[in-house]
Amino acid sequence: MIICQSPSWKGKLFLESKLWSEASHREDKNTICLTGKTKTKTKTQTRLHPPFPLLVPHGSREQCKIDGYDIPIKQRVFINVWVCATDPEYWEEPDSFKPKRFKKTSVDFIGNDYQFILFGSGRRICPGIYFGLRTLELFLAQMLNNYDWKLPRGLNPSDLDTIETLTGGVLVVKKDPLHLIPTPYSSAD
Ligand code: HEM
Repeated sequence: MIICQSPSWKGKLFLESKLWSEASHREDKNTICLTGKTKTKTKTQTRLHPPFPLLVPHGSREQCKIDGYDIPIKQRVFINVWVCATDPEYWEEPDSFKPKRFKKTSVDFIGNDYQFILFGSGRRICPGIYFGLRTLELFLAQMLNNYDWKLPRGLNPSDLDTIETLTGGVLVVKKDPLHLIPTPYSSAD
């Protein structure tokens, strides 16, 4: 959805997915992976819209103090991923979609940087992290490579909303479905 709100990004990602597609027809198809723009885009999108913003409930094994708060033993603890990922102490212009910010920093979502714990961290970190990421990136690349996506007639990128809702207790999805019109590229394109 954010791609539709930022049309310039649609073009850049399309070019990258084209390169990926061409490379995947060559011999090196097993080693080719999406890099650069698709990866920074995935990071940017998931920083602003984490699908599991409260992780799964964790428990305190012992009494401890965090940020001045006393956490008693055996309490259910919720960790707000979204608040960490938009904390102005760690992120410049935290609410802006700025994929380039990830070019200047080594901050990643693989569990070492607590300001960006999309997959959790520590011993309960998501074991499907690389499978999930690769699936997401390939899906995005396929969709961009094979279809031109347009908004329905009369709608402008600024009309799109980003309102989300909780479903199934832990998963956050877009509240109103996103309607886009895909036009397949012909094989000659
Ligand atoms: C982009 C896709 C995915 C996201 C954003 C995601 C995110 C998460 C998060 C936030 C947690 C909780 C970590 C915590 O509480 O510290 C989790 C746990 C888990 N995820 Fe994923 N996940 C994804 C894909 C997958 C896939 C593809 C699999 C399996 C093939 C998977 C399997 C699991 C399992 C088994 C756990 C529980 C781990 C435990 O409690 O020890 N996830 N995931």
